[in-house]
Amino acid sequence: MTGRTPVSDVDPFSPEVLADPLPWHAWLREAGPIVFLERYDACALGRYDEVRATLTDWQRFQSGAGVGVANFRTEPPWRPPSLLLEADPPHHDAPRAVLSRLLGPRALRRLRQSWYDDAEALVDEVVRDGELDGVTDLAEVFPLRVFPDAVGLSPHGREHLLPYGDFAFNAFGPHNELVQRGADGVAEHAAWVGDQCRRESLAPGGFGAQIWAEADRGEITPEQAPLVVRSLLTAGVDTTVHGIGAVLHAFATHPEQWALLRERPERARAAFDEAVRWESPVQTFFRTTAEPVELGGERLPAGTKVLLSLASANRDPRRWQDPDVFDPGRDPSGHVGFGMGLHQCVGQHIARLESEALLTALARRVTGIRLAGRPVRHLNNTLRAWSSLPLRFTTS
Ligand code: HEM
Ligand SMILES: C=Cc1ccc(C(=O)O)cc1
Repeated sequence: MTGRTPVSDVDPFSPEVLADPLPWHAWLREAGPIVFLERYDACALGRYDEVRATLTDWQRFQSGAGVGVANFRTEPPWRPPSLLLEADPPHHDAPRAVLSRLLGPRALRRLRQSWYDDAEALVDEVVRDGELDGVTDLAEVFPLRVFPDAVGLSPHGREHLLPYGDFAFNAFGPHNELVQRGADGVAEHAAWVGDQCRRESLAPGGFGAQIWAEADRGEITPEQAPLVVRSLLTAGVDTTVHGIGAVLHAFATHPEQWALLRERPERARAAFDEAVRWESPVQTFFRTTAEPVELGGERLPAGTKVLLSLASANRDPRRWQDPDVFDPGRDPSGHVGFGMGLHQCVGQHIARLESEALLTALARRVTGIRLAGRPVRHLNNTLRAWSSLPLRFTTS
């Protein structure tokens, strides 16, 4: 590092910063385009332009060395690397093409009505005048009711999905207390997830069986098929649970916005994206420089780990007007809550459909939504999440 680059001894994965990352993000954006994190021998980017430029430059900022703190070139990953998230072209290409096809518009048309019906049924079950917990009664319930069925998973053992994903997202961070605490149970969760990725475990017609059919057609190899299924199970549950938690918390703290949504329920989709920008359920990912790179006036040697704060970029006043305001009326396009570029979230439309179905069902019945108590954070090295969201609903 030259003398110019600010150095920070902050630990972005400390309980204090994970509980309230906003001051760290504000400091990071103001400190400069790039900051050296001495604790992790890594650089950190907090401004929108630099984060977006790095996300869209997969050649010089690679994913194949892992997208967490750990460098897979020097230390073994906790599980075989993802064929999408932790891969670069050309290896990334075929698995990505398969999921892009399977999770695309045709799947959404097939799933839409049944997910809308399931959302209506869940809201009928749980929504009364009075209080409920937005996390345990809604955000955790709906995705776990619709997504495992869409993948074709066994009805038994689905309780392994959330803790497996929680560990996977913790494992992108340092080997801290969050990882150590999860390490005891992960073998059992991983065993169930691994078993569910086998062809024989997957119900006909689901995303999992469709992935295996792509292998039968030679689009990917039979060895790759279970890992592509594993990507869905790792990325497709905790993210949407906390994305829905984020949008429910956003509306509960902005009751006037709920009234506007009820007037125009077609705005549910944009409101979800605004909540993903505002909260960034996935806060950070890393890249590794593939060659010496100039960034923010700094010359980074090959093999440098670069932390991209998606959450900080999503609230950068250089890019967003009133970034700290939750405004479902704004145009949130361009936010990096789903990433950007080659690795941009391949399941984002599935997530949007889950949230849109639930919000539309709620908007039909719930005239008012407010906090009914103090929400409780669920700490994770990568995810921004609630473990409890006490809500008070009034119904029509
Ligand atoms: C609110 C919900 C979600 C959020 C915030 C989210 C966020 C992200 C982000 C930030 C990335 C980029 C990672 C990178 O650049 O290194 C990503 C990639 C990915 N997401 Fe999502 N995601 C969500 C839901 C889903 C769902 C529902 C699925 C599956 C159905 C999914 C599957 C994936 C996969 C497989 C990748 C890797 C894509 C690639 O590397 O080419 N995600 N997601
Ligand atoms: C956005 C997170 C994410 C986590 C895991 C995977 C994967 O296992 O492929 C993909 C995306």
